[in-house]
Amino acid sequence: MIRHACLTVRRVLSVGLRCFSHVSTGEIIEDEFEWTHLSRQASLYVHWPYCLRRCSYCNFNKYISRQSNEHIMTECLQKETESLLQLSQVSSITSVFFGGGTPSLAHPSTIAAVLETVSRQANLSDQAEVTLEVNPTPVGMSKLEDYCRAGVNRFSIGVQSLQDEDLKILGRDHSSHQALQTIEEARRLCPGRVSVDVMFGRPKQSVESWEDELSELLRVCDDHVSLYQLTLERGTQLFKQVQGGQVTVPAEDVTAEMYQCARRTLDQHGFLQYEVSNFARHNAVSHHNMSYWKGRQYIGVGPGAHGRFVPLGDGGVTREARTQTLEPDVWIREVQQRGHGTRRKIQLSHLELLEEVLVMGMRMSEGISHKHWELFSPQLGLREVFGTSTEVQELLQSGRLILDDRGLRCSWDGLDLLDSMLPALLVELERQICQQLQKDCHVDTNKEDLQPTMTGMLIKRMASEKACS
Ligand SMILES: C[S@@+](CC[C@H](N)C(=O)[O-])C[C@H]1O[C@@H](n2cnc3c(N)ncnc32)[C@H](O)[C@@H]1O
Ligand SMILES: C[S@@+](CC[C@H](N)C(=O)[O-])C[C@H]1O[C@@H](n2cnc3c(N)ncnc32)[C@H](O)[C@@H]1O
Ligand code: SF4
Repeated sequence: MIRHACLTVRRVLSVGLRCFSHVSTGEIIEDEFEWTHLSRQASLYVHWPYCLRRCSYCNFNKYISRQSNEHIMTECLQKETESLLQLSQVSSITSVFFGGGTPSLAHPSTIAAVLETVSRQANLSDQAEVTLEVNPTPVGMSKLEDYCRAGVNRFSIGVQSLQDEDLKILGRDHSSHQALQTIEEARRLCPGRVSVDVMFGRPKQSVESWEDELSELLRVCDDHVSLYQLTLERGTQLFKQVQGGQVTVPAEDVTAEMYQCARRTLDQHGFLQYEVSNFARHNAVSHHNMSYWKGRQYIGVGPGAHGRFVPLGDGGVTREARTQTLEPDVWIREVQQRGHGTRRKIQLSHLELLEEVLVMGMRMSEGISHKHWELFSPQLGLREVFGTSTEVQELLQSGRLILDDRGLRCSWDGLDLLDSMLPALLVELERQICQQLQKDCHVDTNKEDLQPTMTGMLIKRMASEKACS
């Protein structure tokens, strides 16, 4: 059985670049390439690292705080936002996403303070999407209205399951009833802009119970659904329980069936699958996440946040992959001392950038258009890169992959198998780029010397960063 695409969904991360325009209606359109103007735009991710407790399956960057340090956290988030905005060449922020951890533990005034800082430093349109992730607890729900007053206009609610027994096994801090109430309240406040996260492949789950649960969710949810296959993350309690035989999770062919069943059900309810894990109706796609998948620039603020942007001072051309310090207390000290807590920055080579554009772009149902690819690779078009490889030809003939006048994308069946197709695509990309490099430099290097050592590096880098998808 080929590995399910959803498995890597959360592992494979985002790019960010300068090649699109954002119109004031909030609609994002691919526009004529206007390098200078577009390099001045980015989305902003803000990480709130604290949770009330540890869910049994989660290995995101989160900490259980014993005492409140919200005042200092707020100051540092503001400071780092200011520093990174200054360092980037960005004058316009097109979307903001407060993720975590549990950002709904933050006081609404903290959210307001960060948004005010953004507005002071850059243009943040009233129409820009501002999302906050919410754990559906009574406390979280009671603050929704104040979050809206602070500037939030989209909620992403971590429902995970509608089965109380399963919520207990997962270690969640809410009941299914509380989740339903939170969805209702969020929809009242932000109609059409509420998303729910739900996980499948959970312990003891069957395809039938998953079908019923999803149908129940679809009766109450708004216009956006994110479906994540539960990943057993090393080091988590659930991982140990499964290893020890105390808990069993559905086999891979069962989770593959759950995914297909969910895709069909969502389709019947008018939801368009626009990405491996994401479904929207009435065009309620997540603009923030789209900016990751489209390879636009983004700035990451807060412990463990990552970003992709071109910093000032290196000639203004090379995009960096940046990761902030993970541990909140250390991050706070660094921000206090030098204005930001960037722990790691790597300049992305042209090949690395294209690899990210490929891996992220293929996650979207629309795939990568010729025009989109050309923005990043003006010299080598999609057909030139992928049109001649035998392996890629086989994927095209199998009907899982499509390369036509629109561009390169997965078919309906192929999207489920994206993980298994990516290695062939990456190898071909690397081969073609290396050949191009040889031609450009007139270097008579043995082709074998240039074989794909990069794929391993890309997978390593991306696996160390996790974002939604
Ligand atoms: C990191 S959480 C942060 C938001 C919030 N604290 C919550 O739990 O809803 C974001 C999403 O990641 C997904 N997630 C976390 N751990 C996962 C895992 N091991 N497998 C699949 N999805 C996971 C969950 O669906 C969750 O809604
Ligand atoms: C798993 S996704 C779920 C998003 C939700 N489905 C939606 O569309 O609104 C969100 C999580 O990914 C992680 N994430 C997203 N962007 C990130 C970034 N730039 N840096 C670090 N973590 C990020 C955070 O843990 C965040 O809680
Ligand atoms: S899933 Fe969400 S609430 Fe649970 S530990 Fe992870 S970040 Fe915290």
